[in-house]
Amino acid sequence: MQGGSCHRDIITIEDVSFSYEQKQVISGLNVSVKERDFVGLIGSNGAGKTTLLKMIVGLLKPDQGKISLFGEPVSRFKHWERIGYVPQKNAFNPLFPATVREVVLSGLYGRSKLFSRVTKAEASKAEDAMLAMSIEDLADKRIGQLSGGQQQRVFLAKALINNPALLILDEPTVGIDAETQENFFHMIRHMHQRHNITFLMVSHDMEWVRSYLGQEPIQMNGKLRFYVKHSHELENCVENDLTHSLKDLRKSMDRRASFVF
Ligand SMILES: Nc1ncnc2c1ncn2[C@@H]1O[C@H](COP(=O)(O)OP(=O)(O)OP(=O)(O)O)[C@@H](O)[C@H]1O
Repeated sequence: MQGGSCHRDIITIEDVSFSYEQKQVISGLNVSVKERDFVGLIGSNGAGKTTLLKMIVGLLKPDQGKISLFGEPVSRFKHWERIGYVPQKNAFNPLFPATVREVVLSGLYGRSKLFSRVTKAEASKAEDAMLAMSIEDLADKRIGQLSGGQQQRVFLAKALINNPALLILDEPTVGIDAETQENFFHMIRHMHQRHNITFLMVSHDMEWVRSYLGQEPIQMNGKLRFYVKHSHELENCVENDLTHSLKDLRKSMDRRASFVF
């Protein structure tokens, strides 16, 4: 959403409209998200936030207009491993049979492909992602038996397993207690500033959005409001000390977040 020639377009939304049957939800939306932006998407219930995210990740098709990811139209985009998507929280049946490790591993594969055998390299990626989210001790637990905050970290680990360049989060802190929320926000702020990740996050937490992304939205469309922060000065295109590896995420976070979270 900001200028600067060295910052690639990560998401480009051009004149996009969407309706469910007769009901128009999004109309004539134009937004661009640049590399290393943190975009907070705010809007009242039913404003179309989830609908927009679903169009961005190719689960819904706009009636009109065009959405591109990394410069490629969504319909032709193939590098889904570059995108981590955490959908709105679902209540888990406590009897759901998958373990934490299996849920995290499923982030390695496309939308439909199921895995049968896990290679060493894949297992090691899952371990790194679980370590990064401090859930390695939960690896063999059933996902349905975890608390809401723990489940949320599992879904983040799943979204992070491919070391994505873009993380899309749909109300990630709903149903999580205040302390866990605070630690979660601390962690994603760290990831934004140190790990070269672009964020698009739907949130109802106005206080956090305003404190990190600024008081005023950079763009509005209908009931949707976009708050944006870039992680560094636009003219400073090269930062050599960014941590890129998932393995380093937990190490590089300060003590507060790694121990309380
Ligand atoms: N599958 C569907 N069929 C028909 N209408 C739908 C469908 N999904 C969503 N809607 C409607 O479209 C509108 C936008 O829904 P959406 O879920 O995108 O809103 P939202 O901004 O994410 O809301 P919330 O904050 O409640 O999650 C709502 O009025 C919703 O009822």
